[in-house]
Order: sequence, then C-alpha cells, then structure tokens
Amino acid sequence: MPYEMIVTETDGAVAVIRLNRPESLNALCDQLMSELADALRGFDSDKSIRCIVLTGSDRAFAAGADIKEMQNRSWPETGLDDFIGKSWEVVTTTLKPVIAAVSGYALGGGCELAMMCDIIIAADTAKFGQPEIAIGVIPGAGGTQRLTRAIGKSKAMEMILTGRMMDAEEAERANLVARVVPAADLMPEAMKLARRIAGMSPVALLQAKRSINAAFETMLAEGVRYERASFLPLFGTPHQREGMAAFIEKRKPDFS
Ligand SMILES: CCCCCCCCCCCCC[C@H](O)CC(=O)SCCNC(=O)CCNC(=O)[C@H](O)C(C)(C)COP(=O)(O)OP(=O)(O)OC[C@H]1O[C@@H](n2cnc3c(N)ncnc32)[C@H](O)[C@@H]1OP(=O)(O)O
Repeated sequence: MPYEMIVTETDGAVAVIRLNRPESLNALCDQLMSELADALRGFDSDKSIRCIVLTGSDRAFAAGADIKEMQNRSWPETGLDDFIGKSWEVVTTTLKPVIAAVSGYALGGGCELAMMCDIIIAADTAKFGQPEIAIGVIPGAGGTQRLTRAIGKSKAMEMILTGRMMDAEEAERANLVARVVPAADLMPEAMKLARRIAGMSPVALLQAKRSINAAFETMLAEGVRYERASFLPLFGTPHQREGMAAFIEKRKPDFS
C-alpha cells in the first residue's frame, strides 16, 4: 500500500513510522490513521522486525484528530462505523513493542496515540495535552482512561477539564513519559532504545508487554495470575534455555 501521509523505513530489526502531514501539524485524519494501521499490521507480521518507533516532526508529533474533517460529522451518519476501533486501536493490538518518540505538540488524539504506545520518549520541546474540551468535545481515543491511569485522577482531571498543556519536564515528573532528552537527541535515543529491545527474545518481549498492559486492564490478583500464565510457558522455549545458558557460561545470549 503506497502511503501519502506517513513515511516508513527499517533499520535492521527496528521499523520507523513517521507521521507526515506537516502542513497541519500531523492532524490525524481518517486516511492517515488507515495508513498507520496498515503499516503497523505489516511490521507486526514481519518476522525481521522486533521493535517499532512512531514519531512525527520537530514541531508536532500530532496536534490531534483532524478538526476540519470532524467538524460537520454527526453520530447518526457515522455511528455505525467503528472507525476508532478499526484504525486508532491498531496501535494497542500491535504485539511488538512500540516506542513513541515525541517532539513538539502531542495534543488530543496525538497525546492519546502516544499513550497507546508502550514507551514514550519525549524531546525537551514536547507539549502534551487533551484540549478537546475547548472545542466542545472530550477525548475520544482513550485519553480519559489512559491519562488518568498514567498520571492520576487530579492532574488528569485538571488537564482534561481545562485543556491545558503540560511541558516535557512536567510530563516526566507525572510519569507520562519514560524520559526527556534534548530535541536533537530524540531519534538517536529512541533508536538506541529500540535496538536494545530488538536484541531481546521476541517471545519474552511479547509476554512481558502483554503482562504489563494487563496491569492497566485488571485487578491486582487477576493481573498476577495473567503474569504467571505468561511467565511459566517461557520455560522450555529455546530462548529461555539460551538466555540462562549464556548467563551461566558468561557469554552474550543469541536470541536470533
Ligand atoms: C460520530 C462522529 C465521530 C467523529 C470522529 C470520528 C473519527 C475520528 C476519531 C477521533 C478519535 C480521537 C478523538 C480525539 O480525542 C479528539 C481530538 O483530538 S480533537 C483535536 C484536539 N487538538 C486540538 O484541539 C489542537 C488544535 N490545534 C491547536 O490548538 C494549534 O494548532 C496548536 C497546536 C496550539 C499550534 O498553534 P499554531 O502554532 O498557531 O499553529 P496553527 O494553529 O496555525 O496550526 C498550523 C496549521 O495546522 C492546522 N491544525 C492544527 N491542529 C489541527 C487539528 N487538530 N486538526 C486540523 N488542523 C489542525 C491549523 O489549522 C493550521 O492549518 P491552516 O489553518 O494554516 O491551514
């Protein structure tokens, strides 16, 4: 599928998807989200890819869903089409680790898209927010749920009820992002992290990602049961044997 609104490339076992609508600060229109979903499905089924980096431009990761596209839509016409589920949610069903490398604006659907990813690395220029209230709506792609779980009720409520932005430093203090780096270092740092993750056992990465995400979705006892059900099947796999043998033999493991 030729893409008009995203650019994709691979670097060894790492795939990079760059949102590419600079004229509208990467506003997330239906076509862009369909292209993103297609690219994610493709890399998720490509055995040579073990980690995915999603990024935007220096000025904007994404300034939200496309207001101009949404302006005149109404539920009676579009309510039967689960567009959010069929395209936006593909990020959350991607089995491989997805790193969001955020520079500039990540607002509304842009912040929600970043939060659907597994790890957010922020440039010191990043600005996060859910300003939907200012245009008469609320977050519609998980923002009220993921932001609250990530930063706590009071700060999430303040952000969503006022629509204010938070800068990268505040986002790091609030645990919305894993780390803040100088803007010039964003992609080098994101790629370094992605390569490190890509060197690990794919089956262990899958079980770890699923178990951590289960912590968002369930009560503690159920989450621990889910983790145990993910942990025990790893024993007897070639990568568990190789990983533990390599430690004992004092050598690097080969998870290829
Ligand atoms: C039943 C009906 C269903 C309908 C929807 C279903 C399908 C979609 C699924 C959506 C699920 C997610 C929902 C999400 O939670 C909702 C949103 O994301 S709403 C949008 C939230 N974002 C914003 O409100 C931010 C808007 N942008 C700004 O505030 C400013 O642009 C800025 C980021 C502060 C930057 O300001 P400036 O530096 O001054 O730059 P400009 O404002 O001049 O912008 C430059 C250029 O980009 C255009 N643009 C910016 N943001 C958007 C956007 N979100 N949508 C469309 N276009 C955008 C801006 O218009 C300028 O373009 P120009 O006017 O020059 O052509």
